[in-house]
Amino acid sequence: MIPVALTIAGSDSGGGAGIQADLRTFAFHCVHGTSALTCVTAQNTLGVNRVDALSPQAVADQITAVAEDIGVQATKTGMLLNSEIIQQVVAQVEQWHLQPLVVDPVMVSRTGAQLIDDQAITALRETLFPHATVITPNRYEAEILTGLKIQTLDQMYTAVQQIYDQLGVKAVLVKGGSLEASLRGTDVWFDGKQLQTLQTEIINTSHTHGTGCTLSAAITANLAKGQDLLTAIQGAKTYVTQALQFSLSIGQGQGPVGHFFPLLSQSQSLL
Ligand SMILES: Nc1ncnc2c1ncn2[C@@H]1O[C@H](COP(=O)(O)OP(=O)(O)OP(=O)(O)O)[C@@H](O)[C@H]1O
Ligand SMILES: Cc1ncc(COP(=O)(O)O)c(N)n1
Repeated sequence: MIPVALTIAGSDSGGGAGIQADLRTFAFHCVHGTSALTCVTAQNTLGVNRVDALSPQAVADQITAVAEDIGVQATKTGMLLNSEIIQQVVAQVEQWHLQPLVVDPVMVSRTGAQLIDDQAITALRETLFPHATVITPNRYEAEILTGLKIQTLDQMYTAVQQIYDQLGVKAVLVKGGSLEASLRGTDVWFDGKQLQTLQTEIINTSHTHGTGCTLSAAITANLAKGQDLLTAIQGAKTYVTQALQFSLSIGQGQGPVGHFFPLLSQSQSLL
């Protein structure tokens, strides 16, 4: 039977991040992708122009529809927008035992724009994080969660341990994509026992929109297939690096990664 993964996240009209990135990533990993939409963004490679929330009940009903009929092997959350939606998501996670659960605590985009309100940040910390198998903050999100400034590898080590110690999560991956050039591609992982640096080749591109969504979706797909967490993360990092190598130069700003890179390289070589 094909594994099934669920993403609970927002829509990116530009097709680079959010639900669109998640479903493409699930498909690449031969996992059937299901979704519960939380909000619709009017967004392109230059930024987010508008956000419309779905009602919390609409989010809950989408999750119920998927869980009661199809069943889910692994779930991820992305942009949850507000505390009312988060409250419903937590209730659904509990009701349907949505485990393993990858929480990408989408708060600030890589460009530095805040994507959810302050109440929602508190709700994430206090109610959703305790259910997470792993949380995957980027540098800015780790700064919000710790109150620390993060610029160096040592500061990433401090942050990942502080998040683990203070927020009651099972495992944390702090991502380095928005650090200075020599640290892009370097993430730091802690699960209370092992502190690990996960490093891949640094890809020199400005088209990085959606890397965080893609990474957490790939981790979720690998977990849906039954991999252990660290193997799932390592495989997901390799996928993101490959997708970055074929990132798309579209729009006037930051283009998305090439989720379907084997097809891209094939079509390019046919030209
Ligand atoms: N230039 C790069 N080369 C290699 N890996 C990268 C590069 N940029 C980001 N990554 C990797 O991509 C993954 C996502 O990290 P990043 O810090 O970009 O997340 P994010 O800010 O949440 O992403 P986004 O908000 O753009 O969706 C991490 O594993 C990171 O190491
Ligand atoms: C709907 C949605 N979800 C997540 C992100 C974060 O991704 P990024 O930091 O690349 O903008 C986003 N921009 N939009």
